[in-house]
Amino acid sequence: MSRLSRIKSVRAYVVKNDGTGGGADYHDQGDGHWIDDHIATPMAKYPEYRQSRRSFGINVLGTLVVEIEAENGVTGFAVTTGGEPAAYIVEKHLARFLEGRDPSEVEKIWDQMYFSTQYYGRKGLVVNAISGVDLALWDLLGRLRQEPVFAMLGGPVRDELTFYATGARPDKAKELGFIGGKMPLHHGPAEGEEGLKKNLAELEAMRNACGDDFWLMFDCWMALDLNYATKLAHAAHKYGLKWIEECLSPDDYWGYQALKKNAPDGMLVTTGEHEATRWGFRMLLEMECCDIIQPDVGWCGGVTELIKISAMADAKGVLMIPHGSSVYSYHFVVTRHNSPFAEFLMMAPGADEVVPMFHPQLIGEPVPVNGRLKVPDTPGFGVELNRDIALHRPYAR
Ligand SMILES: C[C@H](O)[C@H](O)[C@@H](O)[C@@H](O)C(=O)O
Ligand SMILES: [Mg+2]
Repeated sequence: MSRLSRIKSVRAYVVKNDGTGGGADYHDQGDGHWIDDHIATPMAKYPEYRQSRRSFGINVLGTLVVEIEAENGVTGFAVTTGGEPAAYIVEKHLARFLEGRDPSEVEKIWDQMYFSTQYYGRKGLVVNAISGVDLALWDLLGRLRQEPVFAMLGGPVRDELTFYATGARPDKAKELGFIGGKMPLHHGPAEGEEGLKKNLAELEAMRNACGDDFWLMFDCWMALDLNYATKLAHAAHKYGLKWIEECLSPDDYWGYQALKKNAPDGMLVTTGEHEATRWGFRMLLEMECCDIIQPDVGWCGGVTELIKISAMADAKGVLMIPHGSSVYSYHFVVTRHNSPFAEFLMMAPGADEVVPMFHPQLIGEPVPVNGRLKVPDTPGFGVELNRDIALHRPYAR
């Protein structure tokens, strides 16, 4: 039993939707933002939901803020996607496995959070809530031990992180020093050959703008079927597409297994941001669904689960490049050999300048400069919660 101060209380907040948008539910943006401009999705087969992902509710959950206070007053926190329903799960169900406990018992606490909610959880919202609690717990541990999270994960294996950028302007990403640009796919199968030609025209234009060596990728956000994805991959090959991401439904392991076989030699197939736990990623790995897994540490189960997921991938020689999740992934990536680069999500409306990903929620959130970042050596995840934002605790106990 460690000598650390015990956990006194767990609190779950949401950020009142004051129109500023953004934060951990980063799809919650205003009109005119690239991230909500006619991006292909599984809902795009319905014309009324094709222009805006907000129209079908991509931002319906909002941000979840979890705070964990120790008896000595030291408080850790984290943000993720989950909003009020996740806050309910944290306060009404998960908190009982932390309050009064030793904060160093991350394994036992995770096990109890997961198996006590397995009958209604396992993936999605519930594992987002578990992830938020786990991240806040690792932040608290770092503050109590006065260590950055990366030091508790085995220490850095490289001096700095290098990033590719996700956004509608890979040409700007190249100017800003990133190693590559991941473009949102704008047209799905419902837009037929016309849409496919538009997708390829966008890729050709960016290849011409970025030159031959800059990484270009398509992010397909679960929007395609196997046939369309195969056609797109082969047609995009002549423009040097480095990887094709999340083409199919996260549950279609069989489709991904086929796509990885169908894809042209030299093109990578990636997925995983909407997958959860070691069991979900074991399926992706053992069925050989992809070349890179992309768990989101705020959605897959947190740091405690990502340790297991990453080790499985490492053993199979598969890269683990987390879905963009700011400091929560940076502290992990810097410690893993099979995570040689990281994702940075361009949250400026025009995808043309570097702004903090979870702005305005985190104070001190570091951003890449010239596509690189040295992870700050400060306790926990090294950021503070911006208490000027409109926080609300809907299920206060
Ligand atoms: C750009 C994509 O449509 C998503 O918005 C993005 O968040 C995610 O898929 C990513 O890989 O960053
Ligand atoms: Mg993606």
